[in-house]
Amino acid sequence: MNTFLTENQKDNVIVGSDNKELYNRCVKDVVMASMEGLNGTVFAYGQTASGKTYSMMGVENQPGIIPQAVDDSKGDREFLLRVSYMEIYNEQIQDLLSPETTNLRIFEDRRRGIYVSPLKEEIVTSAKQVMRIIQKGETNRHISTTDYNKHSSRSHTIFQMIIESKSQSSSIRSSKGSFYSQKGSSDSNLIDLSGSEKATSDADRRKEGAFINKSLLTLGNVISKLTEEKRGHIPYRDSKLTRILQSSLSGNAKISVICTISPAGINADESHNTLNFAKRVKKVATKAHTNQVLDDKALIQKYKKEINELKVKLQVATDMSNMSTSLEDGKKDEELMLLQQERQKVWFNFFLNNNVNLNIYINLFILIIIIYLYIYIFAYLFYSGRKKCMNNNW
Ligand SMILES: Nc1ncnc2c1ncn2[C@@H]1O[C@H](COP(=O)(O)OP(=O)(O)OP(=O)(O)O)[C@@H](O)[C@H]1O
Repeated sequence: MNTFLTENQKDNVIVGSDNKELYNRCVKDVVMASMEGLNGTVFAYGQTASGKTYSMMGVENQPGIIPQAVDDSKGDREFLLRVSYMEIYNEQIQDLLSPETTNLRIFEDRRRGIYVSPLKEEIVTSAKQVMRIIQKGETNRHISTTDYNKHSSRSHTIFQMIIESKSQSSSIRSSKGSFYSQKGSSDSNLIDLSGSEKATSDADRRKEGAFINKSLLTLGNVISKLTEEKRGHIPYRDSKLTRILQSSLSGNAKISVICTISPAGINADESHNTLNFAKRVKKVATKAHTNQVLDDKALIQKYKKEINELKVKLQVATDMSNMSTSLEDGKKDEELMLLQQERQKVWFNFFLNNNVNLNIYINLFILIIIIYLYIYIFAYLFYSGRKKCMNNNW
């Protein structure tokens, strides 16, 4: 049984639902928004054997949400659809399309947001192709027989669709006036959560159950915190599931939660818990915003325009600097002349104004000449006297 909880609770409860109706009433809007560049997340929550996998995957005559979502990727836009398929088993992420890949980790950056890497992505063009990919992935999935379900999913699976779309008629005017063709890029997460049974007879299943409970408990805590008026710390990092869903849960996505319950009386407690979860989840408000990117041609145009603008700016800056250099050169010549004049003035003033110093120099000069004359006279007298003596002896 699928329980839909959107605006009108009465309208959204369907017993023994057919998947077409489920898709149209709860998921189509999210998928359509993804085509316009909004992120979308759809997850199925509920106890084991209540129909989560049935709702997400479907069966041959009742295709589930995933094949219908891929099939619905039509409209007045061109699309490039890439898909990946992973599971979180015992808090380990595994690539269902490439089981040999190990050490998958969660990364976060400004451009891509939160993402798992290395993760194989396949480009798809049709729902049939997607189904083949999913079937391939399913063979690698952790499924076991439990007390409640012969084919119980023991892991959370995340089917990711990265949709890059281009409006065929698009050409929008940018804020600066030029025209760019517009491209939307969005991530859609279609999640089949594993159910959690309270008791099971098998030890391995109990261990899995503990991990499943932990991540579902964290999901519940995160959702509770998100509904609180004063949001404190939100424990997204307490489980791989909530970490991967962080950007969706924190607001940037359209979310649809499908709660599945069993009609059996013995499951009344679990059904009650699931309905409580649905009630809480309904209070979470999200504000998805369009992720717009410009296509390659538009980007090249944009960069060319920016380069031209920069060239003009550079030219203007160079001209300005040349002008100021020539101005500075003229100024420098002028300053040099003034400096030289100033120096001349200084020397002139030195001789004119420092009279005391000039007198000293003149006196010193006269003194040197007098000394020189004395020496000359003394030498003359000395030699002439000596000559006379020699003549007398002779
Ligand atoms: N709406 C439905 N109509 C017909 N059959 C259904 C419906 N929902 C579930 N089933 C059947 O019930 C069984 C259990 O469903 P399913 O495997 O989808 O449960 P689940 O919630 O994914 O369980 P788990 O958490 O253990 O994986 C399946 O055989 C499925 O075909």
